[in-house]
Order: sequence, then C-alpha cells, then structure tokens
Amino acid sequence: MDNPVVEMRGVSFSYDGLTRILRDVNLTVAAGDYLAVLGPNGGGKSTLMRLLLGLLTPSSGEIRILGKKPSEVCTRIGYMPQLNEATRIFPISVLGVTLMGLIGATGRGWLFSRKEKKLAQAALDRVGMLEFQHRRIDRLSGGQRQRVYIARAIISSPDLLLLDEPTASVDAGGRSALLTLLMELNREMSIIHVSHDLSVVAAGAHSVACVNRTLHFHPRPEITKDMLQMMYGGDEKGRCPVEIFAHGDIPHRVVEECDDEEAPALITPEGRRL
Ligand SMILES: Nc1ncnc2c1ncn2[C@@H]1O[C@H](COP(=O)(O)OP(=O)(O)OP(=O)(O)O)[C@@H](O)[C@H]1O
Repeated sequence: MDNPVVEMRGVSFSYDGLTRILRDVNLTVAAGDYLAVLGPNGGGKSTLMRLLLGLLTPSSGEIRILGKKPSEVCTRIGYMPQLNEATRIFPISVLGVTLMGLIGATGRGWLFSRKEKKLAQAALDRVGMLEFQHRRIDRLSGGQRQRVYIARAIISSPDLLLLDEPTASVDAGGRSALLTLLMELNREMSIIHVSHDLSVVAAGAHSVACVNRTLHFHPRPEITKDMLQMMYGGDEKGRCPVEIFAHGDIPHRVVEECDDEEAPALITPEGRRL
C-alpha cells in the first residue's frame, strides 16, 4: 500500500511490564480510510489510541504515522479523547475549548493570535457550533459538546483524526447527525473511530478493527461472526450473545451471512432477514 497513514508492526504493550494489554498488533490504515475500532470494555482500544498519539511507547514492535514516529507528527493528528464528567463541568467558553487544540502546536500556552481565533471560529463553523462560541461549555447539550470537542480536534486541519467514543451519551438523533458530520470530515482526513456503537459500521465506515488484546482487521464495513466471537465470546453452542439492529437505510451489509438457523440475524426495517 502506498503511503499508509498508520502502520503498526508486531506491536505489544504492557503498562506494568507484566500484563500484556495489546499483543502482536499489525495494522495498516490507508489514506482516506474511515476505520471503526470496536471491542469490549478493557479490550485495549484507548491504549491503542494513546500508542498512535505517541503518549505511550510500545513494549515491542514499531509504529509509523504518515511514515514517521508518532511523536514527530503529533501536530498532524487530531484527537478527541473519551469525555468524562470533569471535562463537562470545566468552566471555559466554547471558543476557549476549541483553541486548546492549538496549544501543543503554538507552544505559547493560552496566548492566541487573532489568526488563531479565526481558525477556531472556522472549526466551530465546520461543526455547526459557531453561534455558541461565547457560551460556557457546561451550558451545552451532550451532542453540542461533542461537536465542540470535534472542532478542537480538527482546528489544525489534521491528516489523521482519532476519535475515542465521540457519540457516547448522545441520543439516537444526535448520534446520527454526528456520524453524518464525521463522514463529511472524512473527505478531508483519515479517521480512526473507537466505538461501542456498532451503528458506526452501517453509517459509512470503510473498514473495521476489533480489539480485544489482539487486533483483527477487516478491510470492508462488515462485522463477521468471528469478530463478534472475538469481541464478546459466545455461549456453549458458539452462539453470539449480542443482537444487532440497524435503523433507516442500510447502505451495506452489517453482519456476515450466517448458516446457523438459531443464530441471531440482522433484520432490515422492512423485516427482511439478511
Ligand atoms: N494507565 C493505566 N495503567 C494501568 N493499566 C491501565 C491504564 N490504562 C488502562 N489500563 C488497563 O488496560 C486495559 C485496557 O484499557 P483501555 O482503556 O485501553 O480499554 P478500552 O478498550 O478502551 O476500554 P473501554 O471500552 O472500557 O473504554 C484495562 O485492563 C485497563 O484497566
């Protein structure tokens, strides 16, 4: 593959030197890809993100982002971390939150030029939040807040956007609008999107990776029986314990065809079994 955005070769990682959180991960992400990263709690998805950002160093193996070490290209990576209560109540304006995305690049702390403020406003406009620029971040709805954090991640027009659960605690309508926005952003940048929400695959991801200590890559937007088994295990008959529903138009198949009569199937809104 020519000029991949991400290349991981034989990457393993342990926080304490004893327990391996990730084991022999190999991954190549093509430029322009939209990769959905799925997996159970504690499977190692956020750890994978931190490795790609250069915040953690592999115990073994090698990572290249845009052909370089992650620490050499951090200004070309946009990152939206998993949000928590602390980020919600931080008393700062929407414009201030967005400008924080430039702190590492300018090296001037909280001092921003007029040009940088214009960049922040352009990013807020891109995500439909410019009219809220002077409002405090804790006075927004959950979906609006997620948009502001996406603006912060894209303020420097990164080549690669890493998103850790960007649709968490957003209702179905808000989630669908956010996914549409991310698909639009994908025309300009490669995206890696960590999610528990399988609908990201139906919404337009190009490829899927399942992370549960090891990583299983699938180059098409499909979730196979093997992937579900790897992520969530199964009962004594090998049946998958999760049921999957997709809403609205489904542009492509979400679950691989299954020859097991008893296995849960994907049913379209019209009642058709896939
Ligand atoms: N800083 C840390 N020090 C030690 N162990 C950690 C640290 N961060 C995470 N872990 C452990 O590493 C494992 C993977 O955690 P990680 O956050 O990467 O999983 P995840 O797939 O993102 O989970 P979730 O879906 O719940 O967010 C877990 O067992 C977790 O307890």
